[in-house]
Amino acid sequence: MSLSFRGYRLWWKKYPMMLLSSAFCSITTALTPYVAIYLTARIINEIAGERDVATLRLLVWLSLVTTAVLAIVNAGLSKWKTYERKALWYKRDKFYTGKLLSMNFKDVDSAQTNTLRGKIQQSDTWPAWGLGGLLADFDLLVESVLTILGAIVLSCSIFIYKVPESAGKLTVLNNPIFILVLVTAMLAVTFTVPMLINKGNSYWANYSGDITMFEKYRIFMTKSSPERERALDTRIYCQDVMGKKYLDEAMVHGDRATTILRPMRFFHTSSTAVSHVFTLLIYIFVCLKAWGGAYDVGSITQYIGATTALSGGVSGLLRFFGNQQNNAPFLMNVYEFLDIPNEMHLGNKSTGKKKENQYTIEFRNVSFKYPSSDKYALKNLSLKFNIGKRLAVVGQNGSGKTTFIKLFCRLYDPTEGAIYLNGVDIREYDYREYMDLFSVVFQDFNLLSFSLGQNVSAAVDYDAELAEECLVKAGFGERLKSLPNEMETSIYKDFNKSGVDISGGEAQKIAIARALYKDAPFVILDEPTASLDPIAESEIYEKMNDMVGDKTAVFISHRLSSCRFCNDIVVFNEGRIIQHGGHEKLILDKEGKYFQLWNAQAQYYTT
Ligand SMILES: Nc1ncnc2c1ncn2[C@@H]1O[C@H](COP(=O)(O)OP(=O)(O)OP(=O)(O)O)[C@@H](O)[C@H]1O
Repeated sequence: MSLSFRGYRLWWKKYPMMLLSSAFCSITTALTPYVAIYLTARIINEIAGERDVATLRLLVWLSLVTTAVLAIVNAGLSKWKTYERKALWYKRDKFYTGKLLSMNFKDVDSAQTNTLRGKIQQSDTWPAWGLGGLLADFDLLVESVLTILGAIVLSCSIFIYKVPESAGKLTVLNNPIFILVLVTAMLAVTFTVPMLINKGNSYWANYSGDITMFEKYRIFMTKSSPERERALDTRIYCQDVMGKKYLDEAMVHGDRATTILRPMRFFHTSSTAVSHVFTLLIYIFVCLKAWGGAYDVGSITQYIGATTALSGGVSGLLRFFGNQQNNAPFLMNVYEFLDIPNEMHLGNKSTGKKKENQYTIEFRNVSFKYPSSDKYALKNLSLKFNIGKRLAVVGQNGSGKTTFIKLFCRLYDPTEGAIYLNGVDIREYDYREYMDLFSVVFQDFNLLSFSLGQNVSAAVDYDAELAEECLVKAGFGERLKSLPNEMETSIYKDFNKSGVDISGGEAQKIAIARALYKDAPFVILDEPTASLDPIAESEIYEKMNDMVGDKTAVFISHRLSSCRFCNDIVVFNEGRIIQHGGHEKLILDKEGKYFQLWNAQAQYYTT
């Protein structure tokens, strides 16, 4: 229950109107039948008794008007509830996306977080457990409690009114044993049905920790296959066959579920039969008491209606508690995810000097292991450089170049050692402000299916002149002129028929323009020209000084020729810096890694 309360508090904090509208709607849904039951009983009593026309007319009008008003109010409230619950999946996902965006990058990147997200997604999309499941249960709770209260008010007098002595043998109905039998029968029926339903549902709860069955199917069939960039791979390598394998696996689980639930269904059906027998007993008891003269004939409707509703209400309440029990493992997954700490956001110092552009960066004995790995990706790294420099980072695959950038941008914190900005450990700076110092083009950058201008500025409203200037600098000027709506042209066609498809190299130029538009003091380009043709590449490098201006630029590149314009080159090998200096100096060391890398490329260009 405490897990559920926490979930309700989350919903309440973010969407209070959603719970309020649900509560009001459930109140009218639960109480409306009782108004009809009560007034119908009064009308029948009047017909069977005094038959006063004025009273009858009043009762009939009252019945019609209250029923109509309640129906209209209920319709209005349920419309409100529907409105508040619109795009529910999106509202629910905001709990997760909000957390993901504020989380330390290392946790976003970790396998454990990914597994948790998979589990949450599976429970959310399929049997509607987790946070989403709480909402349906909320309706059940309010309706059940009110149904029980209403039923108690309308039915308690059934045992109070006694059959008069004049009724002869029927006075036996006054014996408390009848009360006992009826209450026992009612409790038996009331408990059996929800118990069986909960038992059936608990089958699914066993799978709260298992993401493998539907999740794999989902990844292949629903997540990957609609993505355009994967469509080619899917076709050429027939990846849908792999997806089908997991679908079949999921179906086997589905069949198992059906088999296991079969006996449950038998019990469900049996319990329905039992509950009908119980209703029959109530009918006999209530009618006989009325026949004996304990109350008027109209009260039969009232008692029967109320006791049947009471049973339904108690059963609903028990189902609610059972659901909370079954939902607990799913909610635990959700909270484990939401409770991942954000310790990267603890610093509060201002980076301050952005306008003055005065920065010195120093890596002091930095070592780093990825959380999921025992191996050092970087080992005892020391490096110092000032603003305005051009630093090239080279090395073989897996030597730690990208990791170095990730630490520099504080996507990860060092395992040992520290990084200093102007002599202050970067962990002491306000995280957001520190991030503002960087423009990065990663190898796996992403563009969005929005307008070109919005992509360059990463904003809805943008400075078109500046965006154009950056695109021209990044070598996209000619292509820009050929676009139907220039800066307003949509990239890709997802949202716009007149959108344009762009090549990998063009996308890379837009990504470089985006980095320039941000106007951050550090520009970091990880393989910035990997997709560019040789002419575009050489143009970019020729213009590099002009493009970067007085900013600090860090380039990671496997094309060693591109490093020549950098004042500083560091050579990485197995997580360490093994050489450091200018091109002219490094190339002289014939035994060095730099010479080896340079020659490996240069040999094919020389005769
Ligand atoms: N998220 C991660 N989790 C665990 N290990 C990782 C992760 N990312 C990289 N590594 C490991 O860290 C080491 C350095 O990787 P890194 O990506 O920094 O190399 P790189 O020099 O940029 O390589 P490339 O030239 O191929 O881009 C490699 O051994 C790699 O397997």
